[in-house]
Amino acid sequence: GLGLSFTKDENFGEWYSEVVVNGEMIEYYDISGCYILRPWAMSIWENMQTFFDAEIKKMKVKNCYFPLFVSPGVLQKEKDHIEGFAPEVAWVTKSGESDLEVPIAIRPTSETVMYPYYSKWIRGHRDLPLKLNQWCNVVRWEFSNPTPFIRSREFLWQEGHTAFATKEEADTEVLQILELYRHIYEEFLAIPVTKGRKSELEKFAGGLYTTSVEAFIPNTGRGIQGATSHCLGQNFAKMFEINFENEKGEKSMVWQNSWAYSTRTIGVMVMVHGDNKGLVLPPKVSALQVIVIPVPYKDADTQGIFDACAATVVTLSDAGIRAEADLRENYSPGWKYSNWEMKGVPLRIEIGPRDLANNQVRAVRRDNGEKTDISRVFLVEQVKGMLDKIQQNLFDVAKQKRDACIEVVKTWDEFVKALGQKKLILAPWCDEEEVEKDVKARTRGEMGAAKSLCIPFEQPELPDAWRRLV
Ligand SMILES: O=C1CCCN[C@@H]1CCCn1cnc2cc(F)c(F)cc2c1=O
Ligand SMILES: [Mg+2]
Repeated sequence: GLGLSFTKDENFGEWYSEVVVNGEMIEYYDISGCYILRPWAMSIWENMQTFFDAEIKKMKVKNCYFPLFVSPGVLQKEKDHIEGFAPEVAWVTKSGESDLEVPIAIRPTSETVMYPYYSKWIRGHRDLPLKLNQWCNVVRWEFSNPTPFIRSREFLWQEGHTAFATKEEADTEVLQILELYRHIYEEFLAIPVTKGRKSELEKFAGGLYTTSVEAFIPNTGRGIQGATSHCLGQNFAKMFEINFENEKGEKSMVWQNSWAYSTRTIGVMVMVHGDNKGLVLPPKVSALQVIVIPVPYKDADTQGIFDACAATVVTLSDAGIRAEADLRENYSPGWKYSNWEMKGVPLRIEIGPRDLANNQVRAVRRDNGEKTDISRVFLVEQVKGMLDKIQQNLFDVAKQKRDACIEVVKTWDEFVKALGQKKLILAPWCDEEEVEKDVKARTRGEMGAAKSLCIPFEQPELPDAWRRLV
């Protein structure tokens, strides 16, 4: 039948796989770790892209496109940057029947593809700042359990790569981009995130420091990295000799950033908002915000009802609301309700004989099931109001759930206990790599070792006692 065979709280993994397929976002593919993104998912990616692309263009970032293929010499330019990742790199070794002289790598990220050309293009300070971005796919041949959107061997992302004359400019941009990632998660996907700096162990090894927005999946009790914005310092400038002559004619290396978010955003949104009836889409990103469904009754003016549905779609669409009517004759209203609930359409509008007679429509919210009769006279403003309330409610519920899972701890015993309770832990932190490795080792268990997410920029007040201690 139409319903899901797994519930979110009892079989989260199976529920997730089923809901992305039944919601028509994903089709499984015959190569493990690869998935088909159907229009219902692609439209969400495009809605976010439209916002983000416009915002980076305001920051004078230009889009470009570099090749998918990386020559081996360049990819392995810097041992410590690549060694940990080597097993994930996919290689082309043949064309047709014949072996390639030299195997060619498929980009897992584009630093080594782009930076030799940054070195060539950047000569004087007038060539700075150089700010390029590309919307593309990347391939990482991961082996841990593949999950649609969250961990796939190929995914879509944007990767920004910028170069500045001064560290101050780079530091400023890192945080401007991080704010855009917060905006994507909190204002579009209705998901609360924490901005912070990655620990020395978790940061991008090739960089100077990494900032990130961290989300939380209540069902697994685990945090998840939402997006990253790195300051690379001058590390890659040194590696790839990206220098410029400053005003005084001195040769100096550029300061660089790189930043990305990916289709993982869609998976996080499904995991946080979905329920046992299927997807629940935030109105800001959903391809369809309102579905209008006729509820004919015997011979009571069926044509009038269909016409009212079509007219409702026109009125809403003219007001910029993404609305459609499901006028299919071979499906019952009940079947349609379940179908569009599975796809997570935020608002359903039903029009039956009574509604027609009273010049009203019945609106039903997908997030909390609330039903409201709306006079057609106030249709647009009432529907807009309901969509805004749905957007806000999705965020508020997700934030309340996440905050309920945050535990502030002061001792190791409290830490271990909270970990066992699948909590998001806020603890004092020394940020020494050895300590982090030790915490990982001591918490390795069936729950999976503790992993540091970030050092939040917003810190709670330290009690006076600690201040003295510190
Ligand atoms: O995270 C970003 C933002 C966009 C540009 N790249 C940075 C760092 C990516 C870190 N990273 C992440 N994963 C990788 C996987 C690989 F197979 C590989 F060869 C290299 C990498 C790798 O460098
Ligand atoms: Mg990885």
